[in-house]
Amino acid sequence: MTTAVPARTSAENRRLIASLIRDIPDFPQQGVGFKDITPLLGSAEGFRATVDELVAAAPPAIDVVVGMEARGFIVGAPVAVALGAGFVPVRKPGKLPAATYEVSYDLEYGSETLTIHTDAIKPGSRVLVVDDVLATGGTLAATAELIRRLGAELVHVAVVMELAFLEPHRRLAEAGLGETAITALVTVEG
Ligand SMILES: O=P(O)(O)OC[C@H]1O[C@H](OP(=O)(O)OP(=O)(O)O)[C@H](O)[C@@H]1O
Ligand SMILES: Nc1ncnc2[nH]cnc12
Repeated sequence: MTTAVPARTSAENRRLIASLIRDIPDFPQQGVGFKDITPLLGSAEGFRATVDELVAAAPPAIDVVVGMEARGFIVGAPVAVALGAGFVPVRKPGKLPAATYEVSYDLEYGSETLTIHTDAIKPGSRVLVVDDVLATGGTLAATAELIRRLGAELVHVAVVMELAFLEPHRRLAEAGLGETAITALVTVEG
């Protein structure tokens, strides 16, 4: 006989998720408190809860999930499958084989360039962006610019963890993304 395991509530899922993300001081450089999601990914229950909560955050009729290299691939791809949407990778330079658009930006520990195939998303498509961490907002702002260049519509952003003390919303507002709907499963205030 199998015993039914009661489903966790969303609040319980989010507490589980928060408990499985660890803080690594001074990585990758002095002064940065790195939020390591590998224990979360390594937990069957935790990873399941993460995907369930990100999927629940999505508005209806998403055509495409965009995930940013590399951790955005891990959390974005299963969300795309669950939503019945396609998955489009935003990659670091020199990785995508066909014609690309590129945007450069600064992040908490350095600067980076992101690229997308120029034909990756049909104009007018409804896009959900999924990533693990929203920190300064630089990666998200660059990704939003790439989606805009393709003529697609960024309808929602879902991240596992927001580092509110880095004030990503201020940077996103400066980038014209103040009205963009964002769900963070876990928010770190300080
Ligand atoms: O809001 P921001 O300040 O831009 O930072 C958030 C980004 O930083 C991390 O990616 P990273 O560039 O370190 O790449 P990785 O996923 O390959 O580790 C993280 O996965 C986010 O994409
Ligand atoms: N503190 C941090 N931890 C994990 N990923 C990050 N991306 C940018 N800042 C980060």
